[in-house]
Amino acid sequence: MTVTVTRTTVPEHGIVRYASIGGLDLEAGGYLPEVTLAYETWGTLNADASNAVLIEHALTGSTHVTRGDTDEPGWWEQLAGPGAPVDTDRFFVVSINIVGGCYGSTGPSSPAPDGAPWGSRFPLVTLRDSTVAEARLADQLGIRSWFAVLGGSMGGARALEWAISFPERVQRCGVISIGHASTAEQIAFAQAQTLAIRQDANFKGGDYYGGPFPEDGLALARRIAHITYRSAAELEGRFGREPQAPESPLHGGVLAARGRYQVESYLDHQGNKLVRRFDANSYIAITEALMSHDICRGRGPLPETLARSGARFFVAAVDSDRLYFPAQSRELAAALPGEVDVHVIEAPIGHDGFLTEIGQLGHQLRAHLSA
Ligand SMILES: CC(=O)SCCNC(=O)CCNC(=O)[C@H](O)C(C)(C)COP(=O)(O)OP(=O)(O)OC[C@H]1O[C@@H](n2cnc3c(N)ncnc32)[C@H](O)[C@@H]1OP(=O)(O)O
Ligand SMILES: N[C@@H](CCO)C(=O)O
Repeated sequence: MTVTVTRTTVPEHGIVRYASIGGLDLEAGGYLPEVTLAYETWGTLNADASNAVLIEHALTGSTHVTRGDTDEPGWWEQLAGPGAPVDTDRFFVVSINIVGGCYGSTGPSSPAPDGAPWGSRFPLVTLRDSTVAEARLADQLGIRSWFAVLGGSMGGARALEWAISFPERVQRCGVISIGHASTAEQIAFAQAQTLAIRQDANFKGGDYYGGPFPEDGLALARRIAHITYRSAAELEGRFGREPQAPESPLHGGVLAARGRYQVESYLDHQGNKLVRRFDANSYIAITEALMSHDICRGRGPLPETLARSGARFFVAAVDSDRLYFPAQSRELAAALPGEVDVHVIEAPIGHDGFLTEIGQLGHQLRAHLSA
């Protein structure tokens, strides 16, 4: 059966590459045959393959870290590029779309062996599984050991998992805006998001491809998430109690459409923006992968688990982050062997500061990569 798969949002800037890495036995017991990984590269791998840097994207990011040969800006545009802190004149930079995603790697909207989209049949893929898949791609690229693996938020969790799963393959590890495991509160916020999608009438248990898309559920999930990505102070300073003119939140009611506050309009916009670029099943798959983040699972106490890695660690946190508290980064740093500082990004924005405060982060990261 041939099915037109909708809502794959593979970037169209033309430099994404695809690698078949074979079948993947999954930690939770499932199996994915014929996994494809989408990836981008910048710079040149040197003769002894000693200059490779892996940048891992966060929850809704893609492989497109920086523009390179295209006009399309990336999500860490000022952090990676020629002369940037992750200098593509010096490093061969790689970014890989996570398994389960919708930016080119095998995910729920990809065809299963029967030709129909995986949909509800897509198995649980943990961050650890993704790391195993990425190691196979590294083998194909001829990269035995990364000079550095780094990322923020879920990207930081992926980087940390790399350093522990493959200690001999990671020389430096940048763990930004994330702790060593998803906490109860982070899992709780995540569950509210996945339920918002599952309870959309269009979700159909995950088998909605070819029919109406569960837009309302995905947009609601993004609203919940986005509140956690920003600080109370940022929302207050930006929107306060202002109405979204010409609407008035004090008119209307339960039956008549009520006007919105500016912050409501802003969250509506953020929700709708994600609906245009992300698959709902992928959102669930990746969110649940992030829930699984726990480098100690099956390995032992935190210090012993971290001691598996001989990497030099770079740990950073945004001071106003109310989702991944700086205290969780400090706990990670304190459990690492040796003296590891937590680089604090000072910004009122909240968690998203790891994407927006590139000046501070870049300055600190450049020093780490040069040492
Ligand atoms: C192909 C791809 O897209 S790849 C994936 C790209 N994305 C990623 O990698 C994920 C990481 N990036 C992000 O999460 C975000 O881009 C961030 C955090 C870096 C920045 O977030 P932004 O939404 O751009 O920032 P900000 O909070 O300032 O919001 C600005 C938007 O809110 C809108 N807005 C502001 N006030 C209001 C309001 N009162 N009512 C409605 N909309 C509003 C602005 O018009 C603007 O809209 P636009 O983004 O459509 O231009
Ligand atoms: N805004 C980011 C934050 C996730 O940590 C994203 O959408 O990926």
